[in-house]
Amino acid sequence: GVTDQDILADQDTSADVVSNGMGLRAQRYSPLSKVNAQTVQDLVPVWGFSFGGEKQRGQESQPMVKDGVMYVTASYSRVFAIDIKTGEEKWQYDARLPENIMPCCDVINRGVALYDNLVIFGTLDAKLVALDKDTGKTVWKKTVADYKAGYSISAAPIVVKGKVITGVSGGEFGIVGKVEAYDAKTGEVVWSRPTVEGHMGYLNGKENGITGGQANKTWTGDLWKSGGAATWLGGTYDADTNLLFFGTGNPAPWNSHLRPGDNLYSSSRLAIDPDTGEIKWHFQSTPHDGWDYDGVNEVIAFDYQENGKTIKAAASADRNGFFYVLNRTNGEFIRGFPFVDKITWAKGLDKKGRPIYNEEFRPGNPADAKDGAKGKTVVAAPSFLGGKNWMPMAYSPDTGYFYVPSNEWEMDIWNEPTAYKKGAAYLGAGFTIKPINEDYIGVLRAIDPKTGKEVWRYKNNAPLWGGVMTTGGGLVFTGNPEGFLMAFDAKTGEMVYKFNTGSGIVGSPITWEQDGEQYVSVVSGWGGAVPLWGGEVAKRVKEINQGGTVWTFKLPKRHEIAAK
Ligand SMILES: O=C(O)c1cc(C(=O)O)c2c(n1)C(=O)C(=O)c1cc(C(=O)O)[nH]c1-2
Ligand SMILES: [Ca+2]
Repeated sequence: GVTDQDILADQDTSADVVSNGMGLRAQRYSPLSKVNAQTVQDLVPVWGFSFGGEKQRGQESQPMVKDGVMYVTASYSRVFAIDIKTGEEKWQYDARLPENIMPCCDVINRGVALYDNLVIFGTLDAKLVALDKDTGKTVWKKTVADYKAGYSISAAPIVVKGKVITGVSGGEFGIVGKVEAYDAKTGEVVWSRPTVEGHMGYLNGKENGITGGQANKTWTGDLWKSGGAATWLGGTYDADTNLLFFGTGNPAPWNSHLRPGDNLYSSSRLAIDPDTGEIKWHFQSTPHDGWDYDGVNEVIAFDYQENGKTIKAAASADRNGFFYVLNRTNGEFIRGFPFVDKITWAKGLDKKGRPIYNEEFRPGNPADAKDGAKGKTVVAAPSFLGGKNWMPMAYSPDTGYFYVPSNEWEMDIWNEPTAYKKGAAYLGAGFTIKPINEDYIGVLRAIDPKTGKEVWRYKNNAPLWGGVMTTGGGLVFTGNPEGFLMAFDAKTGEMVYKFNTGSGIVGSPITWEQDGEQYVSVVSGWGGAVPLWGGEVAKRVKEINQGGTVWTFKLPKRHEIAAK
């Protein structure tokens, strides 16, 4: 079984992959180097595994590997266990979802957590399920939130010191975001930390007296009761500071004129004590968000040297188009810079990292319109699908660069009146996303977090929507909606490998070593938010075929022989 020690060591070991992010800091870096710029051209698939049936869409999972078995989730809250050597199925689990689930952005799941003999994941009806790793049978199952109120779970949980830590989705339905810890062995809830100011936290079954701020201080009227701030991308953990880092999504509703104030803790980064659920610091990237710039983006701990000192930093590339470097011990802003070519809604960031708004790019107040029905439409960039959305970036300690999957697009956006109703969409906004350039939307960028400089870029026709991984072999891997698993030289950005998987890639690649051979896996199966919400962009990618396949690659044996 998987131990706490295995999970903490995951970032430095390469025999297995036992955490989402390939290490709890989620650097998505592997020291493995047998696959490198010289050998990668020979990388060949050893097996493909189909998720089968009609559920061929939206495969955003990162597989996990332990003792020769892969554990991977598929769309519609399914889990598969697969033999690494042969690609044969060991078991599968299907959560059999109710009819009326309400995921905002496709029927996706981003992966499992492993602990002891358990395979743990969150479902689209907002449950946590722990399965026996050998049989796939349910060991425990807990309701995290009420799916009828619009809650769901799309993120992979993480396990920290024996606790399963999960977030929730539902910001488009006026839920109240939260982070929760469950005892991994029993499924009992340990603590609960709501992410909207004013809501009470719980520890060991009792109110812990911590409201995470005063109700209504940064909200108006009763809006804090349905304030969103979903923790829908899950979190990361830094053992060095003993902090969980969670991003929070958009405040609800999108129409910002209904909720004057900063609306804490929406569109923020939170540092949370893993033992109690207490918020240790927060950094709000988009106060009073009016564009659905959910600030859920992953927070990646990394160290760098400056003037002979080690800086304990954390980086995050936000939906809003800015890249942030924070002091991870206290949340202080170190620096921030745009990582996309076009940002209209803000002129820049002030000394504390707060945006300097361009108010003319905030959608107009419907109350100012003659009929009170539709406020002034603005063209804002980036679009609400973000300079970067959920797809995780990677950090290489070898180059010191972040590899950021990003997109260049803008949107028409306008506001409308709306009122909260349980289980109904709660936006008060309409929109159309549009490409900015004729020939590309996606841009994979190598970014130097010390200078803000873009070192290289790769332009992709369709929006990039898959995770990134980097390796000690000096490579950067990612996939595109056109179906290719691609590898780039981490220093120069030269594309050194591509292989078409037959459907769009919106999953996150992994690599590991077994019996002296380096393997690479990625899930293929187009979906997620782009085809559903993408407006003009969705039209551009409408020919892409659906799918649901895990591909696993390695170098042919003759490489071993040649090396000897
Ligand atoms: O506010 C939320 O609760 C929430 C949840 C999710 C989700 O769970 O996937 C997405 C979003 N928002 C969102 O705004 C968004 O653009 C988005 C894209 C995707 C995706 O997987 O392609 N999910 C989500
Ligand atoms: Ca959202």
